[in-house]
Amino acid sequence: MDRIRPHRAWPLFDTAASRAIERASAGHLPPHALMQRAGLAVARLALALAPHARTIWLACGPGNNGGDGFEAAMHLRSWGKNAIVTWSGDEGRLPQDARASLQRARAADVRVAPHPPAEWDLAVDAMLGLGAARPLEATLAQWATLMAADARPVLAVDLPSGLDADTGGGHPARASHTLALLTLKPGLFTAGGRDAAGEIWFDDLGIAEPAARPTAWLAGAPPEVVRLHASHKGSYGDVAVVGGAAGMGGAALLAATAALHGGAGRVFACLLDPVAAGFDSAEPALMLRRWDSLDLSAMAVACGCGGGDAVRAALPTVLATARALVLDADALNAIAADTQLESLLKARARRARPTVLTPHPLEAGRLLGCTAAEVQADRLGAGRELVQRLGCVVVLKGSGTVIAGPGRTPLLNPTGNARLASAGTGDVLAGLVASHLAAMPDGFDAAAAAVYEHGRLADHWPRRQALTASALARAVAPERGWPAPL
Ligand SMILES: NC(=O)C1=CN([C@@H]2O[C@H](COP(=O)(O)OP(=O)(O)OC[C@H]3O[C@@H](n4cnc5c(N)ncnc54)[C@H](O)[C@@H]3O)[C@@H](O)[C@H]2O)[C@@H](O)CC1
Ligand SMILES: [K+]
Repeated sequence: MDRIRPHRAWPLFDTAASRAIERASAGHLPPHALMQRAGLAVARLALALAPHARTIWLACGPGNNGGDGFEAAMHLRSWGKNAIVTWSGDEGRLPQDARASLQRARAADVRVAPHPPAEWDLAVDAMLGLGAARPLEATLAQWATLMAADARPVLAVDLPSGLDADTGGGHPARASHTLALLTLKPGLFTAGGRDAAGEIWFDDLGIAEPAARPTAWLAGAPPEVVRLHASHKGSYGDVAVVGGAAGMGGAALLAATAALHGGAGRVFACLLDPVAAGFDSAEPALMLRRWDSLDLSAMAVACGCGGGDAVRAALPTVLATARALVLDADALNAIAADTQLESLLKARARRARPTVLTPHPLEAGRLLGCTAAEVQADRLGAGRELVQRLGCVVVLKGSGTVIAGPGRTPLLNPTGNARLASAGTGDVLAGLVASHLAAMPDGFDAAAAAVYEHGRLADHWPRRQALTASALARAVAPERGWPAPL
């Protein structure tokens, strides 16, 4: 059993893949073995989480998730705990594995109580897992409400009940801990999944080599960068930030600052405000230039970043010439509204010029012609769809940022938290992606490294210190990524 922490990469399997793995694995094992292993794993984690618990309430549902609960109750009882099972199901309609577990539990003297206990030290949510098909109703909904109203820990079996395993959608029960069984599901790590699941644990039930391809990966930490002594600023590439229309110069300067701190050799801030100052006293290493005075074909360009409507005029040239490109905010909105710009964007893929889009769900919706809610309902699907339509690497921001790219299995980023929900942090990310792109040929790897680092900084941010975009931009350091080619 492993606790999932954000440094190691893990394969993620959606419902169809998880079911295929379950079928293939069960074929090689004695009957009901997987559920028995699942129940033992749940009982062990319950004991580890609440070693002094006297009463453990196990709320069991009508399918095999409930079966895991029956198995766990049997072990907890045999270890001296007051294991109280409540069950909402129909014995005649129980799947075979769960029925066998119910019979084993009864034989071990586990009784099904008519009501939840008045008090408990730990609750186990074994109501619904992969088979959740609609919002929790009636008894299950009441139990979920009771658990949520209590401050004591809730251990969800496989998934918080009601969570969509593939998308992180649905109206899930809340858990403080979730033990994923056999496979880790993508829905645990994106959209509503992270808030519903709490701390995530994983037990592979002894199936170390799953018989299916991962649907996605939970990203691991990029390697630490070792800068060669005999390197120079030319080794780390040039970044140009094009943005900062009148009144929004800060956005472009934030991106440029992040690119500089992220390790780019030289950074040019190209403000679109015609009366912008020619010098940034807070960051004198930034060079303020006009975008049309630079040779963008040798640079990684971050475009958008407070560019407002003014960015439209620059986009045809930027799209046609930038060696590598990050498109954010206003640049994405301009492309969504202009088919000619969209054609220029698609042409970049044919010329093998790395391009990374960094939309939030609303911007992604504009590009796809749908609402932000529709994007959120299937974030991995939306990421894949954008890649297919535009041929770019896509960073779909939000809880569990999706990184998708042509020919690559998508990643879900494990770092970051709601402290990043403040103005300008997206500009910092765009600049950071550009700094990685300046030194690294692969847009997908550059985006993944930058997103991981951006979130990691927020995860380690001092508690009593405000996380502002300007402080974040300066906290960036060129620690992780891939070594620059010399
Ligand atoms: N069969 C096996 O060998 C294994 C099964 N496992 C467990 O089995 C789970 C999957 O089992 P199932 O496919 O039976 O699915 P579930 O246990 O999630 O439940 C499906 C049942 O719940 C009903 N249902 C769906 N939504 C409902 C709602 N909102 N309110 C009330 N009832 C609802 C369905 O009609 C169906 O009867 C996994 O998540 C995992 O916990 C694990 O033990 C691994 C091994
Ligand atoms: K559950």
